[in-house]
Amino acid sequence: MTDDTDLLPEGLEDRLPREAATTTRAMRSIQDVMHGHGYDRVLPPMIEFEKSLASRMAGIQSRRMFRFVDPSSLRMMALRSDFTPQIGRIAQGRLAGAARPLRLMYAGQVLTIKGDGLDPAREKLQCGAELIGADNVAAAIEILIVAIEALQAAGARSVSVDFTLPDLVDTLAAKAFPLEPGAIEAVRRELDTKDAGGLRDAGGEAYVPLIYATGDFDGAIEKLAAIDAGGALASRIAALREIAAAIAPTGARLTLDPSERHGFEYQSWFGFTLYAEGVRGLLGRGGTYRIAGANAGGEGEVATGFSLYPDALIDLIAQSEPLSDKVFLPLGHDREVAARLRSIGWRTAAALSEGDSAVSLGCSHTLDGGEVVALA
Ligand SMILES: N[C@@H](Cc1c[nH]c[nH+]1)C(=O)O
Repeated sequence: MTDDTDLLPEGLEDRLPREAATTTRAMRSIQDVMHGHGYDRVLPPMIEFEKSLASRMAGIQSRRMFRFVDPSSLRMMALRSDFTPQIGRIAQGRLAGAARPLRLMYAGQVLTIKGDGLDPAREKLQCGAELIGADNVAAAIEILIVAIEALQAAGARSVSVDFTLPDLVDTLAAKAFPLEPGAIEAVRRELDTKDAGGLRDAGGEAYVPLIYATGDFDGAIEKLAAIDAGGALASRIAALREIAAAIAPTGARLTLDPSERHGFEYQSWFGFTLYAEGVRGLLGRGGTYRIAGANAGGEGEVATGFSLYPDALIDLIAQSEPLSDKVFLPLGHDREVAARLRSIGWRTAAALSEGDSAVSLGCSHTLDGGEVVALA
C-alpha cells in the first residue's frame, strides 16, 4: 500500500544505496580533480535573497527559481538554481580583497521549478569551478581541461565539447551586420531553429552562413572564418583555434555551433557544452562571463568557469560499479580486530542477534577466527 505521504513531487527522487554510492564516488572524483588544479571549495547556503541571485550577472532569469517570502525578514528569497551567481557574490563580497585570479569550486544540489526540455528532474547535482579575474584564452583552456579531466575521472567515456560564441549576434550586429533594434531578437530566434528562410524574413540575410558553420570543429571553423564580417570575428576565431589545439591531448571530440545559446544566459565571448558517450543530454556547460559588484567597475569583473551536471552519468554507470566489499562480524567478535580491519579500508557489518548472517547482511566476507574469509 502506498499513501500520499509516501509520494515525492514530480521531478524529485531519492537515490538508494547503489546509486548513492556511485554519487558519492563520482562527486569525490570530480572534486579531487578541481582541488588538484588549485581550486578551493566554498559552501554557499541553499537559499538567499532573490535579488542577490538574480542581479549578479546580466541575463539571469529568476523565473525558474523556487521563490517565496521569508516569514522572518519579509523579503523575497529564492532557492539556488545555479551555484555560479553565488560564487560571484562571494568573490565580490567577502573575497573581494583576495588575490586574483581566484580559483573557487563548489558541489551540491540546485533546484528549479520546472525541468529542462526532455529532462523532468527539478533537483540536480551541480559541481564546478570558477576562475575569477580572467576571461582570456589561457583561462578558457584551463577551465576546459579541468572540466574534461573531472568528467573522465567521474567515469565518462568519449567526452565531447561543443563550442559556441554566446554574444555572437550582439558582436556582429554592432557593426559588421547591423540590425534594426527590433530585429535582434527575431534573428536570434531564427538562428536557434536554424531556419534560413525565417532568418531572411527577419532581415538577417547576412547571418544565414552561420547556420552552416556547425559540426566538427575543423570544418566548421573554416566555414566561420570564410564569413566576411570585416574582421569582427577574427580574434574569436583565432582564440577558438588556440583553445581547440590546447585541449586536443585530452582526446575529447570537438564540435562548433557558433550561434547556440540555449542555457547560455550570462556567458560572453566564449561558451561550451559537454557531452559523453551513452549519456542522454548535456553533462556540463561553461564559458566566460562578468560579475557585477560595487568594486567590479561598470563592466563587472571578468571570470571563466564550468558547471557539471553528473546525474545522468551516475545513472549510467551505477549498475556497473561494483559494490564495495563488506566483512560480516559474528556475535562476540573481537572488536579490536574489527577496528583494525576498518582502519585498513574494510567495511564491516556486525551481527546484532543470532539470526543475522553474512548473507542476510549482504556481506562478501566473514571474520572467522581472526581471519577475513571470502564467502563461497
Ligand atoms: N553555471 C553555468 C555554467 C557556468 C559556470 N561558469 C560559467 N558558466 C550553468 O550551469 O549553465
